[in-house]
Amino acid sequence: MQIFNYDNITSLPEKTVLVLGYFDGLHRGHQALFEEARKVATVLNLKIAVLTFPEKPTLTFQKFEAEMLLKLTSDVQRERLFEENGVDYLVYKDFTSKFAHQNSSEFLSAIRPKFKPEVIVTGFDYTTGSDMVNLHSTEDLKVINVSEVKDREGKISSSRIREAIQAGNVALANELLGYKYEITGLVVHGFARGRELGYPTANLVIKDFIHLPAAGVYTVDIKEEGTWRRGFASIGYNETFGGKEKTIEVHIFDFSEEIYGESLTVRWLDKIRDMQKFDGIDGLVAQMKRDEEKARNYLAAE
Ligand SMILES: Cc1cc2nc3c(=O)[nH]c(=O)nc-3n(C[C@H](O)[C@H](O)[C@H](O)COP(=O)(O)O)c2cc1C
Ligand SMILES: Nc1ncnc2c1ncn2[C@@H]1O[C@H](COP(=O)(O)OP(=O)(O)O)[C@@H](O)[C@H]1O
Repeated sequence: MQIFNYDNITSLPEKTVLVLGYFDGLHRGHQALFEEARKVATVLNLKIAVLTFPEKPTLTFQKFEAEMLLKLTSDVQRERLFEENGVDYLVYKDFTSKFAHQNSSEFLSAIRPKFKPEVIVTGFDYTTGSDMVNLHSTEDLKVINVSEVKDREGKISSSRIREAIQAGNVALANELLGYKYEITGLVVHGFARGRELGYPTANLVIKDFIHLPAAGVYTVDIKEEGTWRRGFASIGYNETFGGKEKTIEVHIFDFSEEIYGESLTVRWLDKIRDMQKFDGIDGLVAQMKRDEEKARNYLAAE
């Protein structure tokens, strides 16, 4: 996959099938667009290009709130997901006021020389330009509107996934995403209490603007230096110890190494319980033993 900046390209190397959208999370609904694009690309011998934005277009239209910067993937993971979905050319454009003010025909005139699209693929409800037009095929440009992917509850969408994560329902989020929700963090020093509990925990600092699951205890898989291992995680205030700051901590089973300064990737498999305030260490440790059993026995449905 080659990565370009929209403003720097006059034309991509080869003719394309162009996929349009922001694609927060690249979930099963988004994946359907890329499946369609791959079919078209194979038949017509085209490259797959995506025009997307580093940040959510809503930032350009609405009063700023820090929440708006939060995403379902890190930038690095998003690029990897585009690649896994078969994208050859990933093109970023800052979603600026000037860009947004183009109407759909100005937009098409701007993108056609750059992308040389033979086909455009969009979602059924995707609109383009300040006139918010739902693109349709013309004589010289085919447009495919991919219909919505649904489950029992309705349309699969980034907002449903965000809600599931914020409610701690990571299992549902994973089902809708079509892969396991993951967050990468840097291991820093905490209060060095974990080892006394018999469960040393790597305290993670998250540098990406990414949605955190709700406070609670979770079964997780953790990638440490390239190897995936089972563990459990807590997100919350460690109320038993009067914790004032929200921490994200993971304990890796059957593992004992100093790992400060490493980046760990955590896959959130299932929630075990809410965080609790215990009267003392014994109660917490007894509960963590029960949590451990659940986490070890959890079989991730692939
Ligand atoms: C699986 C798991 C479950 C936890 N559950 C709780 C809890 O219910 N209540 C709580 O106060 N702390 C809980 N903790 C957090 C511990 O209080 C924390 O790991 C311990 O204080 C060590 O902190 P440190 O890494 O800063 O030394 C949990 C930690 C893990 C890994
Ligand atoms: N099984 C394990 N899971 C996570 N971290 C471990 C494990 N074994 C050893 N460690 C190390 O121990 C540290 C955590 O110990 P802990 O007493 O909780 O101290 P801290 O408060 O600094 O996190 C981790 O950052 C890591 O370097």
